[in-house]
Amino acid sequence: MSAPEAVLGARRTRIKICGLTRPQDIDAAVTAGVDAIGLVFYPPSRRCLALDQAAALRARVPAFVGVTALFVNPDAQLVRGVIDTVHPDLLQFHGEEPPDFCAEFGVRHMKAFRVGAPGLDTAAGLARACVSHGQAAGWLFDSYSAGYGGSGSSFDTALLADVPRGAGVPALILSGGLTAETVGGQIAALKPFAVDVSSGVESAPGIKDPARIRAFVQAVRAADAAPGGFSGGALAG
Ligand SMILES: O=C(O)c1ccccc1N[C@@H]1O[C@H](COP(=O)(O)O)[C@@H](O)[C@H]1O
Repeated sequence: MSAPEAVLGARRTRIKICGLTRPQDIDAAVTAGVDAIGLVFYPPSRRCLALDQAAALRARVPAFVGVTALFVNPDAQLVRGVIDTVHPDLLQFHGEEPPDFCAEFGVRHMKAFRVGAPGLDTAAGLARACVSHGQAAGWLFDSYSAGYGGSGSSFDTALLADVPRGAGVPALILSGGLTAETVGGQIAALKPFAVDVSSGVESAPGIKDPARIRAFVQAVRAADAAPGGFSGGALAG
């Protein structure tokens, strides 16, 4: 246990639920105790929102729960429109966006890497890509899938072996096919700072299931409470 954890007793993997499209799903996620919710602005996704729809969902999110806006290779105009209308706390870039693009909006961001994509299919290649996105607040790892993400498929986490970890380094956020059944084992093995899930808490794309959300949050908390649980540190993991 690191010094801040010893003092604060911090053993808490952060949780983001992504791809919400309905007010009742926001309420279910907030009630279950998630740290952040994600809104999708990628038109091919069945979870994609119009700006007015997203603004209404955002207004339902209370203080101290973060709102992330997800993009895939967007044009700058879309990002600015979302920032002005929805006021996200964090941007999530899930495509091949270059570092300078991600950093140009004056809103903190996390960079997603699709593990297994060309250039991201070795531990060294993945680590290099991460380091090139050193301005990010977090590095999110997802599986390589045809539709860019939200596919419910997992990846070989051994490829994360060379990703830098520690204080002052962007937080490690694990995603890709997580479920209430699998997340505990992944937390025990990798000790990510946060986990992100979409498909694993749904009954259909964009339709969240409150019971699955609760089960997911409970599984994360159980993993945190287990011996050798959370050790991602207060800020970085
Ligand atoms: O959710 C989507 O529709 C989506 C579309 C395009 C890129 C990413 C998307 N979601 C992100 O994908 C990962 C993994 O999701 P899953 O749990 O495997 O379904 C997650 O980080 C979502 O934020």
